[in-house]
Formats: sequence, C-alpha cells, structure tokens
Amino acid sequence: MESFDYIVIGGGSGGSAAAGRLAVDGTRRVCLIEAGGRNNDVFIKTPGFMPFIRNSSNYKYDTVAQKGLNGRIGYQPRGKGLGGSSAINAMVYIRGNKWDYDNWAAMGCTGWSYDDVLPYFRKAEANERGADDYHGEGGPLFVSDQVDPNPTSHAFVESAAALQLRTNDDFNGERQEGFGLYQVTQRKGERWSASRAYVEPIREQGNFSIRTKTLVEKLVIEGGRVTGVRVRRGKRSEMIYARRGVVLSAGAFNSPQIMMLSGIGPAQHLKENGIDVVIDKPAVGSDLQDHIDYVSGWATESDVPIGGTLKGTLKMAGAIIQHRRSRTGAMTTPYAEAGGFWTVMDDAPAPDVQWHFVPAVLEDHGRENVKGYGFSLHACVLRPESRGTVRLGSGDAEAPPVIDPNFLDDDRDIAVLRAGVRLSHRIADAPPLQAYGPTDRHPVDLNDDAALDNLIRERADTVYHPVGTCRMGADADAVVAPTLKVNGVDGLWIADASIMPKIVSGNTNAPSIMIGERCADFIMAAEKVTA
Ligand SMILES: Cc1cc2nc3c(=O)[nH]c(=O)nc-3n(C[C@H](O)[C@H](O)[C@H](O)COP(=O)(O)OP(=O)(O)OC[C@H]3O[C@@H](n4cnc5c(N)ncnc54)[C@H](O)[C@@H]3O)c2cc1C
Repeated sequence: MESFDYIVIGGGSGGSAAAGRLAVDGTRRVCLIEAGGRNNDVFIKTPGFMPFIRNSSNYKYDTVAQKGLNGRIGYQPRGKGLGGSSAINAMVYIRGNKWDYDNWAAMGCTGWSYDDVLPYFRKAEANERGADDYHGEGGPLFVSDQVDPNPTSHAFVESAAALQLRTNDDFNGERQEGFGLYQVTQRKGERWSASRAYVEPIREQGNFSIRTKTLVEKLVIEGGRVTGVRVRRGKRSEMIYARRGVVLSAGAFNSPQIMMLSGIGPAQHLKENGIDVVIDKPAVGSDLQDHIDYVSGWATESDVPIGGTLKGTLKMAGAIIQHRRSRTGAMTTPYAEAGGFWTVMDDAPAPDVQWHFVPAVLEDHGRENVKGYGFSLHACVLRPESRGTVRLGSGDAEAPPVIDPNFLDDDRDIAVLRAGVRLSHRIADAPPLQAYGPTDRHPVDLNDDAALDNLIRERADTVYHPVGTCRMGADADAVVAPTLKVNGVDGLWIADASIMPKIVSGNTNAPSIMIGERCADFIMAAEKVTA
C-alpha cells in the first residue's frame, strides 16, 4: 500500500505551486498526480509554437449550446500535463486589480485583501526588472519583458495613446489602467510554466514523487476525512493514501468533477448519476464565471504582422531556426503581445474591459486557418454578472464534464462588451494602426446596438479564464473556507482557479499560482497547530 504525507491532484498552476512548496524543504513526502504527461517538449517550451501544441496537452472541451451566443457551442481549451493550462496559455503575466482582492475580503474572505495577497505574488515572482514594492525577484516564476514584439503591437499602444488613453508599462504596479506591452511568463525566450517554476527543479528529490499519466478517479473519504485517492493508470486502478491530507488542484472544470464523483456536490444531481451522497453541497460546480470576449479582426495590406502566406511561412521557418540557436526572434511571441485595461461604464469600481492585441488574424480560437496578414483585438468583460455551471456527464472521471458558462445571460455583460468593442474600433482607426492599411474583416454599423449585439452573439466566446466552481467564502454553503480547507470534510484543501469567489479583473494564471502558494502556507500553518 503506497502512502505519502500529502497528495496533490493536478500539476497545473495551483497544483505545481502547492506541491513544490510542500516538497521543497524535504521534510514531507509529497505525491503529485497528473493525468497528462511531462510537457517538456519543444512545442510547449517555444512560445511561438503555441498554435501547434499537441492534442495530448489539451482537453479541448466543448460547452453546451449557449443561449446567449445564438445557440453556438463554445470552445474551452484546458491544459493537460505538468504545468496544466500554464503550459498552453498565452503567458500574459497579470494579477488582476487591487479592488478584486479587497472585494474578496469584503465578501467575507478574511486574509485575502490586496495587502494580504501581494506578498505571495512577490514571493512567487522572479521579475527580470528586479524587485520593488510590487514585484519580487527571488521567486521561481520568471516574468520577462517580451524579447521581440511585432511593430504592430507598438502601433497598437501608440494608437491608444493617440486617443489620450494613458500608456502603462506595468499593469501589476501602482495602477492597472492604461495600454502597453504585456510582461510574460518566459525565461530567456522560453515559456516558463508553473511546473518549470516549482516542480522540475526538485523532481529528483527523494521525498517528491511525480506520477504523470495517472488519472484521479475519486477521493477516498473515511469517517469524514479524506485519506487518499483512487487512481487509474492505463487499465489498472489502485489506491494511494495520504497520511496528512490531499490538495485538489484539477482546475475550474475538473476539481468540481472530482468532488462530485466523490459524493460532494448537489445531492439531486449526484443521485441522478448513481453516486452516493457524502455531502450535499450545491455550490460545487455552481458559480462558474468566465471572461466573455469578442475578437475584432482586420486584414492588412502590410506584411509586417505574422501572416499565413508563403512569405509568412518562410519568415516563420527562419524564426524557428533563430529560436533554436539563440532563443530570440519572432518565435518568442506570446501572440497576445499588447493590451490594456480601461473603464467603459460610469459606475465601475475599476477597469471593466481588458484588451489583448494579437499581430495576426485570429478566427475561432486559431482553429481556422486564415490566409494573409492582419491583426486582431480582443475585448473582454472583466467582471461578468452571468453565472454558469459544471456538471457530470458520466460517472467516469475520464469523460468530459458538462460545461455551461451561460455566457451573456445577464444583459449587463453585453452592454459592457458593446462599449468595449466600440473602443476597439476607435483604437484601430487611429493613425499608427491605420498606417498598416487595415480592412475590417467583420464590418457592422457600430452605432446600431441591435446589429452590433447580434455580431457579438455570433462571434464572442471565452478568453480562457473559468473560475468559481468551488468557491471560497466565510458562509457554511461555501465549498472552501478562507484557509482553502473544504467545509465539512477533514484532510482536504482546494488550490486552483475554482476557489475564486469572484473572477479577478485580468488573466488568471498568476492568481492561480498565488492561490497554490497560499494553500501550502495554510497547510504548514495547520501542521504547527496540530504538532
Ligand atoms: C489557451 C489558454 C490561454 C490562456 N492565456 C492566459 C494568459 O495569457 N495569462 C494568464 O494569466 N492566464 C491564461 N490562461 C488561464 C490560465 O492559464 C489558467 O487560469 C490557469 O492556468 C488555471 O490554473 P489551475 O491550477 O486552476 O488549473 P490548470 O492549470 O488547468 O491545472 C489543472 C491540472 O489538473 C489536471 N487534472 C485534471 N483532472 C485530473 C484528474 N482527474 N486526475 C489527475 N489530474 C487531473 C490537469 O491535467 C491539469 O494539469 C489561459 C488558458 C488557456 C487554456
């Protein structure tokens, strides 16, 4: 019978941080269980290969048909393998707004105000610009300025400035508002996933066991306490036991799935799936929040952007050789090179729209191959009001969960998005971007609310930030307490994006890593109490 002090389920952003911190000093036996592989190939490590990452590193989930998106089925990529979604993401390093965390604290999540979380962001970070009041330089997560941004990305920032929208060279500093180039989770021109930060450096340590290609089927719960997990490796099922505790970090879709498969979730739904109810917990799989996003696109006469032409392919081939030799050049692109945060609604407490500028034509999440040159501009709703669900489609842990983000269910969301898309077009109309001769690929009368709303509903989808499905709170209905311990069962913590009580106003990788850091600290604090 195999047994460890702690088991961490899922080697993604939160799980890598939690497992790495628990294991690094060598005093605990830690087992990290990950459904996917090691993710250490050239497609993962080379930023510009992002569109070519292997299918085995991505769950490629679908949503149910979305009423708010004219009945379309949405796409939800999710990382599989060490690093999780940080191994396939766009590497944009953003923490959210100070207001988000102060609001979490105001919602009852004591200990999660901005002043409480800032030390953990700094602890995690190795920013190449060095340390200051907002940034760290000694952590495992490398954060860099981009090596070789496309000239159109600079033109985007200049276009925003031409509209008197302030320029910002540090979205994670004193002010989030403004437009600029993003810093990225890269080191010396390579992707720096959470597993490269926290897991790979200690993989040879004797107290740390990393089980890849191992699927957690369910938690083992005995007498109100989680004592281990049942896993499947190939065709073989086995138990692995945890003497002190289990950390669940399978992400916003799979953490609630594992909870429900283990009998913790909405009782009626569990019974319908033939699962014995251990705890009736309606909040599991509820409160799904995600950033709904619309991508405006322009074709350009200029061949300066990244292009899907013969010349563009030859340029890319040269860039691949350059990257193999020196880790520089166009293959260091995170694609979402520039962007910004701005307030479009009068009553918003903080910027309510985020933009991502991509120096290439992007259709259907990059799944459609588009010929020619151009640029794309994402606008997303930072604090959506719509709420969705994650439910079981089957009792098999390998089957995809049923994902319903319920996008644009609340009319306030489309009002924000409409204003955001209008500003996207004003920016693209400014002289610095006009210099590239853009033609709108999806023209619409921007002054016609109904026409614009219909275009949005025809084309909008996620910008990949699902959260909230195992929400944290001070109330007994919350899935986890502000110490990340699951309410009603001992020996179980959750450390990933699913615990966010309200989605943060920005990308979610750095916040998920911060959550993993905090979980390890909470567990170590609990050890001292019981020692
Ligand atoms: C395409 C894309 C682009 C993105 N771009 C950005 C960006 O530029 N910047 C940013 O900040 N954020 C970005 N994000 C979002 C960010 O990467 C995620 O929010 C973050 O990584 C989530 O971390 P997590 O720990 O919650 O889950 P994940 O990192 O998804 O980790 C979950 C892990 O659990 C494993 N797992 C699941 N089920 C099981 C099971 N049953 N048994 C064992 N293991 C299991 C999975 O394989 C996975 O490795 C992007 C996401 C995607 C998909």
